[in-house]
Amino acid sequence: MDYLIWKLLPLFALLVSVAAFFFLEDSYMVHLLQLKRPSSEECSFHPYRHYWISSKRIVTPQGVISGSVEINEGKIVSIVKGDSKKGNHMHQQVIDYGDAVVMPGLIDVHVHLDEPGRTEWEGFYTGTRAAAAGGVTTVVDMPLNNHPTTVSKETLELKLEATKKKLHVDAGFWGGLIPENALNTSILEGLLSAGVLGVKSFMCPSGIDDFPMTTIDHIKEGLPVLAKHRKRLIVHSEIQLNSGHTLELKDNDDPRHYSTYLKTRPPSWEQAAIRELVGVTKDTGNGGPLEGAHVHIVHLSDSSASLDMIKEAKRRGDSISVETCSHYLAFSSEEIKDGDTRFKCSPPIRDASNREKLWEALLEGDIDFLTSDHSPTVPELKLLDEGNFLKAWGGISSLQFDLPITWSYGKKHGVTLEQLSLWWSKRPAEFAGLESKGDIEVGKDADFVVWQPETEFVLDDKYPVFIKNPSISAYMGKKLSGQVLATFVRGNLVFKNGKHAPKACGVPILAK
Ligand SMILES: NC(=O)N[C@H]1NC(=O)NC1=O
Ligand SMILES: [Zn+2]
Ligand SMILES: [Zn+2]
Repeated sequence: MDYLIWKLLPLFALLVSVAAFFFLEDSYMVHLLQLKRPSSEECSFHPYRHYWISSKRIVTPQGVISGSVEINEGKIVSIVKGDSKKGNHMHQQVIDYGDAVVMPGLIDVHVHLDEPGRTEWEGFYTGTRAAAAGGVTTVVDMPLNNHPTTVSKETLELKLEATKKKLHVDAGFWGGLIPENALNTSILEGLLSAGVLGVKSFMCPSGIDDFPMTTIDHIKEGLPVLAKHRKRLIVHSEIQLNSGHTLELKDNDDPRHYSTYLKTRPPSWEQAAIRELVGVTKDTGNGGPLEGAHVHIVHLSDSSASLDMIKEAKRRGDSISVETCSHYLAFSSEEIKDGDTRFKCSPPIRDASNREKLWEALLEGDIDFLTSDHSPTVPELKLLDEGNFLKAWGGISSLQFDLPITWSYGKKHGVTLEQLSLWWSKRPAEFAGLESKGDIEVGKDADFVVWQPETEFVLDDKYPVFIKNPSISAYMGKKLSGQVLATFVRGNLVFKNGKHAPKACGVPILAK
């Protein structure tokens, strides 16, 4: 017996060393790779380019799983359910988030970052830091309220220049459709070819002098060009049905009452615009003369006839979509206090029964996705002291809170993690043509938000808010649940435990 053991010993030794070689070589190779390609420490709090994230709640297109996501060079390269062997043996490079939720980063395709020209209102630096702190990994910036507005190739170039070294998350850009470029195809073609994801127009005054409104006739001029380039038109859909609010008001209507403002911007304004738009989108269906064009209604507030017209247009096959914003789902007109102009926006926040119908439409799939319409200004223009709803700047400031708002107010509607990720990531990515984003799926960008849905917090003075002028946000003072722990943009851990990575490594996204 003893003799046999002695004889087999060299064989055992050989087997053990072969196994050890493969095991060590594997980790050694990976280590070498990582030493060769460390993540810039300035861009990311995690020093590796090849690593795993594991959690008991990872939101994938196949549902919520417990497992690990493998990331290499900013991309998702594998997703494994359960306790993966790979994950264990690579334990040094695994970030284990326990039961915190790992979801695709949010994609907010409707934000006004106001640069160049109005950095006292917001700006790329503060705006994208707020986004990162809120788990928003991509923003798409509006062509106004920056100055000059983004309505030509040249003004897009100014905007791109202004983003340099300031983007903490990735950013795409909408151009503007205004009468001047709608009636001059070469300016519009130049803007589209320069890389905007689509164009936006206003059917009522925008509040910004160098962004004039378009009528349906301007829109009809622009749509064939957009169809040719397969770019989307997104529309602020309100038509002013009187010559300004004074006609609607009586002497004793108090401008500090929210109800006074509400009277000046009735649902019929939204309905009038959408009626005209669906008159045009009928040609966008398969085989229609405007096939290739697409019309998107931004920030729908009216859940009655406006929504019915959009549903009908979708039913008959028009290329049309619609978003609503977090504030229309969170608030109702009844609760807005006299003089609290933080809540002023257009179209206005309507009553609670309208809000409940918006939730229903979202849950039914009639509303395609969500955005913030983050549209800040300086406190002086919100007229917080005077409290005059008719004169104050219209716009809600909320970018950092997209996720906790929709989660907190959605809980009573039974909103799931999968739905949140559909409304905030998958559908906005598809809509904006961001093919590499929107899902936790092999081949996509490693853009994640890691958050704890159960953690509650109050947005008080001590809470770290990164938007430029927090005092004008309608959410200050609110109790929300859903705390963002970490944010990854293309594999870079850009935000962790309340702090941002030092360097701004987001990139501008230009359409081909
Ligand atoms: N110009 C601008 O940002 N306007 C936005 N604000 C708002 O409340 N609705 C809008 O369209
Ligand atoms: Zn608008
Ligand atoms: Zn807007």
